Amino acid sequence: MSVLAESAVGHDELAVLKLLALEGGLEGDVKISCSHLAERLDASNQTASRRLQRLESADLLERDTVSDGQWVAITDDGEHTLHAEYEDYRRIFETDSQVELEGTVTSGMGEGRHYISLSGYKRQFEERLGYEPFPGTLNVDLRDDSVRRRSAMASLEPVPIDGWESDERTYGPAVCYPATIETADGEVYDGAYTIAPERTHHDDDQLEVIAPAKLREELALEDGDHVTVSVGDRE
Ligand SMILES: Cc1cc2nc3c(=O)[nH]c(=O)nc-3n(C[C@H](O)[C@H](O)[C@H](O)COP(=O)(O)O)c2cc1C
Ligand SMILES: Nc1ccn([C@@H]2O[C@H](COP(=O)(O)OP(=O)(O)O)[C@@H](O)[C@H]2O)c(=O)n1
Ligand SMILES: [Mg+2]
Repeated sequence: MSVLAESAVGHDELAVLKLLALEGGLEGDVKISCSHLAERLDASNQTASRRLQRLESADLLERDTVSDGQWVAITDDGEHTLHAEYEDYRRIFETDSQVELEGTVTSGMGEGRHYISLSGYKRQFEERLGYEPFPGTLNVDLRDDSVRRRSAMASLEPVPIDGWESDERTYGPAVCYPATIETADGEVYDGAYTIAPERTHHDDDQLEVIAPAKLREELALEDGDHVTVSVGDRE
């Protein structure tokens, strides 16, 4: 989501950042003058200059002032900020689309097997997903852009898995989304689900996938192999 709440940068500065990106500020240095910027913003030179300063202070922009203007370049943080806005708009306009996430297969902590096998969850998988999953979760280490894109999943319709309790302890809820896995060789597996347990030891850079079959065998996957996971309604 937006970083606006936690920095001194507001919507006015963000509008400037967007303008600079439209002028090529993501590809490298662009030369601008404050008067040109002021005109585009319909604001005074001082206002334009102040917004640039704030963007620079927040490390969203790098500047090099020369006699007839300045060279500016949007930093990685600046790009992330714009990208967060882009993801918000994606969620607004692409309500029923698929979300494509890319990453590499990785080994986890060997706990997925235990949780997937518990009867309190297994019952729900059979009822709500229509099958008993292979005991385990295939863990996918998401690329940075996919970690960000993951937030777009919020606009999709999840299959909820409820929390439950045994005599000894409580187990947390989880959400599942239908998913298709494609390998680098173009092998496709349809009928999987992503599963996001509310209580997990992983950060959101790790995506867990369940399926009736052992995906490592079905798709000949090993750690480090690239996969694309298309999340959302099946077409
Ligand atoms: C359906 C499901 C429910 C889970 N519920 C809990 C839970 O209640 N408490 C907890 O600490 N971890 C829970 N986990 C998370 C696991 O401990 C672990 O973080 C995650 O599944 C990754 O395991 P892996 O690295 O072995 O693949 C759950 C996992 C799954 C798949
Ligand atoms: N549908 C599935 C689920 C898990 N798996 C694999 O089965 C093994 C057991 O899953 P797990 O979640 O307990 O293990 P890790 O993900 O922690 O390595 C792992 O090697 C998973 O990658 C699979 O190939 N297909
Ligand atoms: Mg796992």
